[in-house]
Amino acid sequence: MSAAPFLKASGVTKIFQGKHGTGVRYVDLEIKPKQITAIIGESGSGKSTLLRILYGLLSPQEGEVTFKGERIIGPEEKLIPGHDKMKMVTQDTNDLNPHASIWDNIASLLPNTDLVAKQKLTAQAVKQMNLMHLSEKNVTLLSGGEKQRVAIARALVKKPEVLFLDEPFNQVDTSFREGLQEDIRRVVKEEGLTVVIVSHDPTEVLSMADELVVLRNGELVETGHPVEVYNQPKNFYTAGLLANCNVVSSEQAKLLNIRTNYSKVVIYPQWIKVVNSFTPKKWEVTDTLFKGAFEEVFLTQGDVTLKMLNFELDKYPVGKKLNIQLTRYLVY
Ligand SMILES: Nc1ncnc2c1ncn2[C@@H]1O[C@H](COP(=O)(O)OP(=O)(O)OP(=O)(O)O)[C@@H](O)[C@H]1O
Repeated sequence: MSAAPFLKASGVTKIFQGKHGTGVRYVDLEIKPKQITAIIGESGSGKSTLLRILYGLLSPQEGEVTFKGERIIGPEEKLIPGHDKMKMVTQDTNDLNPHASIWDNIASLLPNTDLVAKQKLTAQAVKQMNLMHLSEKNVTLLSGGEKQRVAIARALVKKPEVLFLDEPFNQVDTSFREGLQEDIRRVVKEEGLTVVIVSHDPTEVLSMADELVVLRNGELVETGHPVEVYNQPKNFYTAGLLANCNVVSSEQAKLLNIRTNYSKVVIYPQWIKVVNSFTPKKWEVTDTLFKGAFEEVFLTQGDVTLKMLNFELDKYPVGKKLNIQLTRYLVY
């Protein structure tokens, strides 16, 4: 007999009363163990609602969530909501004790029945979140990013099987984000932890996640490995979410020698290449935006403007005329 799925949502529906009947609708989803699943979608698409249902903080009106074959019990049936083998960390770090050190903030979650184990587990969580040099510091002296690390260490010290992260990087400076993402990935690898993360910025989880789950208006629209979902999104919505893409109509696409019966053509900026050819140069550089390592070059022909990436800065000044070729495009 095959083992029960690790964490599974079947037909999960939770509609909040309101003008638009928002929430999540008929979500079928299997979270695979020992990897990172990222739930993405535009604001209000139901990401946090789905996360709260998976954890047992909210009960679905229809459908159910099972963890290793057992139904997750909602807040109506459980005194302390949330599954015992799971932990959730949000961007809110207010539950840290401002009068205690980092070490004590983490250790205080463990019982005093086995002090040796308490010491060992606390040291491990401190190390996992790279807080060794700060462990005696008072929490009030920490930056937003460091507080977030403490919040995650407090979850890890209880050795959960699943860690839910709701927008964990919101308070974290961009420069610290990558370090924190790397540390979370390392814990997943070393400990076999399962992480489900919600992010409003899909580009931030592209490198971190093993699986993407895309929500739109409370419905699951697609799932898959980030590389696959990014390169071949099934939906126009997903393409817009993941890539800062160019969208042209099928009529406008004729300027690019594309003939299609689909209504929209999507072109990622990196799929546009400048070519040397003897045909008249029809695309004019109308703007450039400096982005550090590269620039965005805006090319215009008639009523169509396309954004292209350029890594050789200043090569294409405003007013220059070019010929371009597409390496790929998508149609919807
Ligand atoms: N407790 C609630 N009562 C009423 N409506 C709610 C409640 N919680 C969420 N909603 C509504 O359900 C929809 C989905 O909310 P949710 O917070 O899950 O979206 P989200 O994708 O996480 O959004 P964001 O990225 O902005 O946090 C929203 O329209 C929200 O206003």
